[in-house]
Amino acid sequence: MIEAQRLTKRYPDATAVDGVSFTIRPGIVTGFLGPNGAGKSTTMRMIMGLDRPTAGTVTVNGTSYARFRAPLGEVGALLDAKAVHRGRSAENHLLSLAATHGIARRRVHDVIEATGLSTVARKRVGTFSLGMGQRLGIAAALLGDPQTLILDEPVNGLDPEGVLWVRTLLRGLAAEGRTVFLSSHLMSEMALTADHLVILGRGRVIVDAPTREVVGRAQKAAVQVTTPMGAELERVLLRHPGVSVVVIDRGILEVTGIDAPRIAAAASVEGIVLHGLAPVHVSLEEAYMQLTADAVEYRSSSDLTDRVDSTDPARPDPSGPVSHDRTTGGSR
Ligand SMILES: Nc1ncnc2c1ncn2[C@@H]1O[C@H](COP(=O)(O)OP(=O)(O)OP(=O)(O)O)[C@@H](O)[C@H]1O
Repeated sequence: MIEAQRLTKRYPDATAVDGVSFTIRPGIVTGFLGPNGAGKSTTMRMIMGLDRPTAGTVTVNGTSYARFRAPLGEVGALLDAKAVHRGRSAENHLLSLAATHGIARRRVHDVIEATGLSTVARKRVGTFSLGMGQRLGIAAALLGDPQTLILDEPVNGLDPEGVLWVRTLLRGLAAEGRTVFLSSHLMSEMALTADHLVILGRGRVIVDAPTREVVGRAQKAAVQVTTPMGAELERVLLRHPGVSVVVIDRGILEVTGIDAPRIAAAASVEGIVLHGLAPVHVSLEEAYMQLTADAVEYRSSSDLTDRVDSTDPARPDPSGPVSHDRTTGGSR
């Protein structure tokens, strides 16, 4: 269990973490999200005793990290996979870490095998790809068989097989009752890996909730309809008050303000053929974008262009020739 209480880190020209409180529970995977600069790495560094809080406290299983006599056996961390002596072999790196804690050679070889590094264990770390470096960082985190794991972007640089491996590994560690806390900017992966999410924005907690709930709150209650008679169906549906129709593509409509059975009934009365009716699911990425819209500090220039251009009366319809949005009853 990791507990932060009013945790704060101020730098002379920035408050990186601003009164953050949370409890990261054992037995589940907790994802740590937030835009660039939100304060995730600083929080993780404070958990690991690498940064001193300006105010507040953070403990792992009730103890601050600095007080652990054998920290590798308490908390395994991957904070910066590049922070390894590049001239050493992976095996020697792990053996030297193990020696500081009296960890047996056997365990070093077990984690090398478990992380898929057996064939490169004797190679210099300096020759490692990004993905191999990540695997070595994960091997080091697992070395002391800790109850708590803290991983900053563990899938960064991994190929799809590696990403799946990390997901399976972390879910397995949580299922054993361990506390697993990880950050990532890969929303699709986070949606598959994390049971619970803590989302930071400008140094503050903006969401602390189960992943399912975070996505559920953002659901649109829309229905996607596939039909070869899109124009006819649109005309029929728009007769119902409060209905809005967005043409996503030729033959695909996104409809709000009326449920699937009523859409099917209306279509049947008019002899309109339907090929599909399905609820529209919001992805974690869409939910995250909505939740953090006000907390993004660094926005790409294409976003800026979009915002500037949308005020330009000469700008063509951004929905293009196919996609358009129609509403009845003034509900939007
Ligand atoms: N040593 C430092 N000195 C001054 N400011 C710092 C320092 N470390 C971090 N900051 C600032 O604190 C804020 C939070 O940074 P942090 O790296 O924790 O964010 P993050 O959420 O991990 O971002 P990213 O997703 O980009 O890794 C940023 O504004 C950053 O510039």
